[in-house]
Amino acid sequence: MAELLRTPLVPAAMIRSASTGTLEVKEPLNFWCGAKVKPKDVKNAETVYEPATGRVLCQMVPCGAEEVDQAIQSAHSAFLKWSKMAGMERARVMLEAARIIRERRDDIAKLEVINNGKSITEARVDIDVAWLCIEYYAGMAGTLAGQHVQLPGGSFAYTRREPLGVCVGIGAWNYPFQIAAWKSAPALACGNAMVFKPSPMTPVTAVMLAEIYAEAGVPEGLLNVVQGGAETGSLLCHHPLVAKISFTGSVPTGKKIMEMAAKGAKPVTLELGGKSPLIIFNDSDMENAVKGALMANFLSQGEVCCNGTRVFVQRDILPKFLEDVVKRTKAITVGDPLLDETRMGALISRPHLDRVLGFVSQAKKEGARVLCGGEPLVPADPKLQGGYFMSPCVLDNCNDDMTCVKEEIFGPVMSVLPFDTEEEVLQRANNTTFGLAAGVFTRDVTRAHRVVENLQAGTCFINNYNVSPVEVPFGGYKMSGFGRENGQVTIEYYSQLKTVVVEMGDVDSLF
Ligand SMILES: NC(=O)c1ccc[n+]([C@@H]2O[C@H](COP(=O)([O-])OP(=O)(O)OC[C@H]3O[C@@H](n4cnc5c(N)ncnc54)[C@H](O)[C@@H]3O)[C@@H](O)[C@H]2O)c1
Ligand SMILES: C[N+](C)(C)CCCC=O
Repeated sequence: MAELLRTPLVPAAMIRSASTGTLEVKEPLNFWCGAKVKPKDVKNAETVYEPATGRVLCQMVPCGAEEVDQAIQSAHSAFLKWSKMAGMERARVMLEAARIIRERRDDIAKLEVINNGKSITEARVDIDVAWLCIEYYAGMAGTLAGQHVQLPGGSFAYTRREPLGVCVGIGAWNYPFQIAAWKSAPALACGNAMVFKPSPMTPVTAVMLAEIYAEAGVPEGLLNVVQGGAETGSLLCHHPLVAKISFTGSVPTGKKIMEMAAKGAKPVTLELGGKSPLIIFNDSDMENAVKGALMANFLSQGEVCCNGTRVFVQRDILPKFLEDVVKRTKAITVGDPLLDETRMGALISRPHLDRVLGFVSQAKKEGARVLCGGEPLVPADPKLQGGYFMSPCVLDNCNDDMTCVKEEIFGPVMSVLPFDTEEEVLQRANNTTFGLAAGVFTRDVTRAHRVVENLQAGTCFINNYNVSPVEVPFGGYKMSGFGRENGQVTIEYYSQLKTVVVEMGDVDSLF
């Protein structure tokens, strides 16, 4: 059995005294049986970098088959205890976890920034959303109930909502802590256990979440973290004790997950990528529309699945819209993500930065005009010179056939497209294989609802964008995935319904 370590991953004092470019995480990043576990094969270690500086943050050692099995067995033992507890008891423990997260919000946010590169202002919101999500599903844990159905002759049937067992969560790197919370909270509320695999680029804060659940009093092994990339993920998906897979990531990986799940007939939730449209009509409140377009494009350096990166603007207001949007984009402070005044931090990695800049170069070649940004950015602060920064970019003169308009860029690049009529814009907005989100700005309330009715997207925003309270379901249409996270409906994705038929008379046998 591997060595278990019960000291905190990063002591609070160390986090509080850290600044950009100073922290190194040396503790093991695996977590099962209620403790951190030393990795087996350190020779396979992959270096994880701090995006704002390019410095080494830690080593991520992928888990192999034996370690994945240990984590799943540990989750299964915890499931047997947790699933027998009353929903109200589970709620109490989850509320304690939410309380601890709230109390440590600033520390967790700081580590998230150091690992992911986003601004501290945004990271604090992400951590708030995480504890709110756990609190929300804790509230639901005690309400899980079935139906009573009357049948002839006094007989009846009832349904029971039961957990699935060990669920696997696989996360992307853009919202590391929040994704782990969005998956674990409904899973645990329903009585399941979870083994979570974060992205190999952001291995750190999910371990803090596991530590917090353990401290709150869940049975040892209820939320486990295994580290690794595709190979480890594939071991998790194929493991026979795994009852469900919830995946957040790209469409190509999502398809592979579905294939693996199909082999074991396991249910999957897929939260995949997008290329969402934002439609701005000429009767919109211009200031709100411009603010909405910025919120739709530049949160988390543009590394957001549901971003509204195809901004359709009605032709007669295009000049004014462009003037205002460019002015506000140029005013975005890009730099040290741990400073309160910073509004945009660093992209996740050097290759990803190069890829995003490549999309801008390609857009120029295809005829788009760069109105601002789209350049690598080297902040004046010497410690940030190796960081992965770029200036937020607005592209004009775009058309629907350009690469920047068709493909998910996952960076701070907004493509602006003129349109003339509602019918035309709806057809163009829906002309994509993605369907994660969409937005519309207009003062005409009937048009707003008519437009969203016709948009092929799982989440639609009217007169705002990227607002995602935990009480409302989030998820995609078309290739952006299926299943939902958040909201009441997610209970259905983490539980199964048992029907019990009760005979009160004699058996009416045909034989
Ligand atoms: N819809 C949503 O809620 C949502 C949220 C965040 C990100 N995303 C999407 O995620 C993508 C960016 O994230 P990414 O680059 O981490 O995505 P990715 O698909 O490369 O990786 C996602 C996760 O899958 C794992 N993985 C990769 N190959 C695997 C395999 N064969 N088997 C099992 N696991 C495997 C990775 O290690 C990682 O943990 C974007 O497309 C973005 O739109 C979607
Ligand atoms: C919280 N947001 C901004 C809606 C993002 C959800 C997760 C997508 O990447």
